[in-house]
Amino acid sequence: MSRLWLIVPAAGQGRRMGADRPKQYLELDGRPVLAHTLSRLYQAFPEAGLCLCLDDDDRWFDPAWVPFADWLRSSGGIERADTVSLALARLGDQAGDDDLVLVHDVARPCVSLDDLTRLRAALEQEPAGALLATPVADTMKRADAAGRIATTEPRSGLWHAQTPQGFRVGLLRKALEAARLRGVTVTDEASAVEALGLAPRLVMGRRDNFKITHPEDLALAAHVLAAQAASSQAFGNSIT
Ligand SMILES: Nc1ccn([C@@H]2O[C@H](COP(=O)(O)OP(=O)(O)OP(=O)(O)O)[C@@H](O)[C@H]2O)c(=O)n1
Ligand SMILES: C[C@](O)(CO)[C@H](O)COP(=O)(O)O
Repeated sequence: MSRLWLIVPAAGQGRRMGADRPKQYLELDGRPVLAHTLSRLYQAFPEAGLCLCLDDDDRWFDPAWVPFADWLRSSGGIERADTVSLALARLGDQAGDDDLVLVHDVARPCVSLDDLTRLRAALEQEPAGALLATPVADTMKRADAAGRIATTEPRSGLWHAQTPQGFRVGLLRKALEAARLRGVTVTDEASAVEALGLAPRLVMGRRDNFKITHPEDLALAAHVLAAQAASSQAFGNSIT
């Protein structure tokens, strides 16, 4: 039976957030963002093995925030894709080609249990992998160099890619290595797999699984967590 692995890239610097520390260590409802994200993953997949990717110079991390029994730490790379490649290398032979791996940004603490469960179920059926995503809701403009509208892009068929993004370990290794050899920087795992000519499955996710990126996103995440907790208590559903 194939095993489930979780890779959580948490080696970013949070430059767009502009805080006094990387955004994964900013406080959200009394705990760091990183602790929330790992809790959500653990609630959905307590049996999984975790590879947590941290900058070698990280001075904020506390292992008490990791609820998983089976976990290891790996280093950060220059780009996010390098970080994920280092994690796959760190897992080594423990992770077989047919094992499943979900890669989830540490900066997405609001991911719901329901989305995580549905994604894993979809992944079991999808040789090309699967990722949470939401259809684009706004009209899309392409800017020119002067900050004016160059064109309005048709939004039909456009989706926002979220995480987790899940694949068989062997496929993700092959895809990221191929991207590296081509010298292409991919901003998500699915792009690397697409470049092999495969078509990962888009799994409709909740829009509140956003990536904390800019300063105003932290307050938004706090509101989302509170609303999810209230809805969970009121309706007995599995948001948190
Ligand atoms: N070299 C990198 C770059 C990013 N990440 C992680 O990838 C996720 C998504 O990246 P992003 O939102 O861009 O985070 P930062 O790189 O921290 O932010 P910024 O780009 O604003 O500096 C985050 O969980 C981040 O910690 C990583 O592990 N290694
Ligand atoms: C992986 C990702 O979160 C999917 O939307 C996104 O591509 C990360 O992008 P960033 O450039 O690291 O912010």
